[in-house]
Amino acid sequence: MVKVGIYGATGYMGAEALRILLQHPQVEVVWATSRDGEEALNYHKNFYKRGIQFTKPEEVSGKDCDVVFFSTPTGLAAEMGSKFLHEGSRIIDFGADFRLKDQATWEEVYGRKHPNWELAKQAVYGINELHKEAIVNTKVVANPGCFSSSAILALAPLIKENLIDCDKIIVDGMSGTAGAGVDLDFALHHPQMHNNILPYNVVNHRHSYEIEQELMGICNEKVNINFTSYYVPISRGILSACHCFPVEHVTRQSLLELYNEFYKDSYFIKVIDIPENKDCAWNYMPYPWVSSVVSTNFCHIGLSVDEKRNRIVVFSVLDSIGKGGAQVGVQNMNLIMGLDEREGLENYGLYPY
Ligand SMILES: NC(=O)C1=CN([C@@H]2O[C@H](COP(=O)(O)OP(=O)(O)OC[C@H]3O[C@@H](n4cnc5c(N)ncnc54)[C@H](OP(=O)(O)O)[C@@H]3O)[C@@H](O)[C@H]2O)C=CC1
Ligand SMILES: CC(=O)N[C@@H](CCC(=O)OP(=O)(O)O)C(=O)O
Repeated sequence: MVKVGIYGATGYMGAEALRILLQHPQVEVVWATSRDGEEALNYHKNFYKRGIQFTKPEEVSGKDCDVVFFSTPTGLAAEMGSKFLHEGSRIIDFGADFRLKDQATWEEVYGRKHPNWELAKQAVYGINELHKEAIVNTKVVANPGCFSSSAILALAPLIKENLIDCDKIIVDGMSGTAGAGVDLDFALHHPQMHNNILPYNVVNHRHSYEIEQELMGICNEKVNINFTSYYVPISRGILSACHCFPVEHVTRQSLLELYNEFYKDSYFIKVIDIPENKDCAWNYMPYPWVSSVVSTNFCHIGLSVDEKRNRIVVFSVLDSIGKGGAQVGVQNMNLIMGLDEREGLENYGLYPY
């Protein structure tokens, strides 16, 4: 059995990691922390009468674990990670401590000095569709941001084949409010948000840097991501609409073939290749729906091409705390521990959601 600890289990990502790992056939959850050391049901009603007790952070050790998940605000994994590594565990950080490869950029984006850059240098960026081999061999995984996963997976095949103008890529990321974590913010209060759509962090979102870094790693040239984020009145889930401009003639069919080939070994990526029906006024079936991936580790990708105006639009949907968060962390754990990457993650989405 793989022994795991979850550092920061009272939040949304911690709760999701706990839910998935408690059902994982090859995993024993050795500890999960909250600073008050209370019973889990005080936070998560889905664990009612399951006898799950949180442990205080100062009482846990990496000696008991093969893997420790950090499900804490950015900064803590960098401060605490070395302790767990020295005690013999690997670490997977759900936060942003280890995602960027350049220290000066990290410090500019996060507005503080990095607590442990030596540790950050050991980390592999946890998009397993791009970095599987490196993940298998690392002790430190930087789990990607939720918008980043969605945009990188949507754009990687086009970038790899040099099919688009890398200077002009527009990504609109629409997210449910669980992406903001458990703490309440004025804009996320139910009366503000339940019947609303609102843009936030409209330029220079911190995920732009991760997306650019990873896409530049594929094509070795400058990539500009013009990213804008929106809250939409759902709980879990993200839809990224990525608009790009082809540098040679492409068709929807040629791109679907490219995407199917690119992701042929990636079980959790499903390319929606349903034919478009030009006679249908409401032609929505050929494109991915957020509801299909909520609660899962799947990412669905679909696309269309406006051949008249020379535009490609790629849609990618995932659950911000599933494939965009805790579940992809479990997929990375499976890889590190030599398990089948699908183990514990095979659930279908909800229908209806
Ligand atoms: N929500 C999402 O969709 C995504 C989130 N992420 C990232 O994952 C991480 C967790 O996110 P999320 O669950 O949403 O956040 P939440 O705010 O919901 O939860 C934060 C957790 O961190 C714990 N914590 C906070 N400060 C400390 C501390 N000083 N010492 C120990 N524990 C502490 C809290 O525990 P306590 O009860 O003890 O306060 C709580 O369990 C963040 O870095 C976030 O940016 C990444 C991808 C997607
Ligand atoms: C909907 C929402 O608020 N999303 C968060 C990103 C969630 C995430 O991935 O956060 P980290 O990069 O901090 O890990 C945001 O836009 O800031």
